[in-house]
Amino acid sequence: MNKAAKIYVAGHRGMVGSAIVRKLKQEGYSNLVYKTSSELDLRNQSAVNTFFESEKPEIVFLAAAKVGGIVANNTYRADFLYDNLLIASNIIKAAHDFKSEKLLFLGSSCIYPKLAPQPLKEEYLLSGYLEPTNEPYAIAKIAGIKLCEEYRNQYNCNFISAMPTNLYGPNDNYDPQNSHVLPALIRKFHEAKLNGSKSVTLWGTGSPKREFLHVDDLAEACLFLMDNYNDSQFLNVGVGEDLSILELAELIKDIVGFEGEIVHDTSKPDGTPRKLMDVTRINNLGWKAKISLQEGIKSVYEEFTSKYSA
Ligand SMILES: NC(=O)C1=CN([C@@H]2O[C@H](COP(=O)(O)OP(=O)(O)OC[C@H]3O[C@@H](n4cnc5c(N)ncnc54)[C@H](OP(=O)(O)O)[C@@H]3O)[C@@H](O)[C@H]2O)C=CC1
Ligand SMILES: C[C@H]1O[C@H](OP(=O)(O)OP(=O)(O)OC[C@H]2O[C@@H](n3cnc4c(=O)[nH]c(N)nc43)[C@H](O)[C@@H]2O)[C@@H](O)[C@@H](O)C1=O
Repeated sequence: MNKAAKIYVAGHRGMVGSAIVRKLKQEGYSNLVYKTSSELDLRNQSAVNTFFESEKPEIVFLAAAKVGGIVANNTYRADFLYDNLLIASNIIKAAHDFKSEKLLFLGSSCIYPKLAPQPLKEEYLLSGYLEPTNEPYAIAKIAGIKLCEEYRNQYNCNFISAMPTNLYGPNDNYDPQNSHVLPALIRKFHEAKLNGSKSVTLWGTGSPKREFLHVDDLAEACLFLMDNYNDSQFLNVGVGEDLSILELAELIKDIVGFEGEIVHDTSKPDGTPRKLMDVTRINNLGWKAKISLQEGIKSVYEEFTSKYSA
């Protein structure tokens, strides 16, 4: 990327978008444009077109989406499908119509079949049934990948896609119902410690395995791909190591310093049994995650406590 390029970060207030903005600023990019969802509703094609027509961004990071954990995905099923289809379609189409030079679309590891072999290789896309709890979101993300591929095939657009594993970091969502597991557990253990509770309840059995990538590592990967990757094949972005939800809970319990026990609420869904990313392709290109899970959780826990009010 040229340091003077006009760069649009869609979703700049979110966890991923804000990490991309931090990284761009650190690297000396200053011609950045962004809008909040109340200033520009990305589900509205004509508003998106007006924005692209006036700003003409050369580079687009597409990090806006309706996002949430397993229960949010399973509850707001229509919104996760509709909003994410429209956001991806409107921005990708406008980037073509108003001649952006390059666009990076962000999907998610939930695009893979529920029972795909592990680790998940990029070629396993569309080789089996999806996990039901997040099928609507996954279908919208698969549509985004295909839009990037087909705008490249038909119109020669330089649109690329990256599939991050489960993420965590600054500006995460700590809502007790709608968040992902890692921020949810930080909050649960912290509140249990403050309240002197005897136990913390994990959703599901604790046996599903997940991989966690710090969002600053993801932001570095996004800039790396913008600079170095121009291919229609989407790429996995992860660490290539996972742990069970119970192991994650034990780790967070230790970092927070909670001394009670962990109990299970098996009325809540487990979701996909495992979704370990095969990161061979992106590692071979020259990018690798750097932040360990232990140090990453310690730093987000510090951020969480500095802002926490009951
Ligand atoms: N979090 C995770 O674990 C993972 C995330 N991803 C992907 O990374 C991307 C970013 O996720 P993340 O940062 O966690 O999500 P966040 O919820 O933190 O941020 C999403 C952003 O999207 C914007 N947005 C949502 N709806 C609209 C809309 N209708 N119009 C305009 N803007 C909108 C919001 O803007 P505003 O704040 O202005 O309302 C918000 O800042 C998504 O594509 C997601 O699928 C992929 C894998 C894992
Ligand atoms: C990133 C990814 O995120 C979503 O998929 P997910 O990985 O299944 O999401 P999750 O982080 O919410 O849960 C992971 C595991 O953890 C268990 N779990 C225990 N206790 C809590 C708990 O307190 N909260 C939550 N949320 N989960 C808990 C939970 O039961 C599950 O077994 C997708 O819908 C989709 O959005 C997507 O792409």
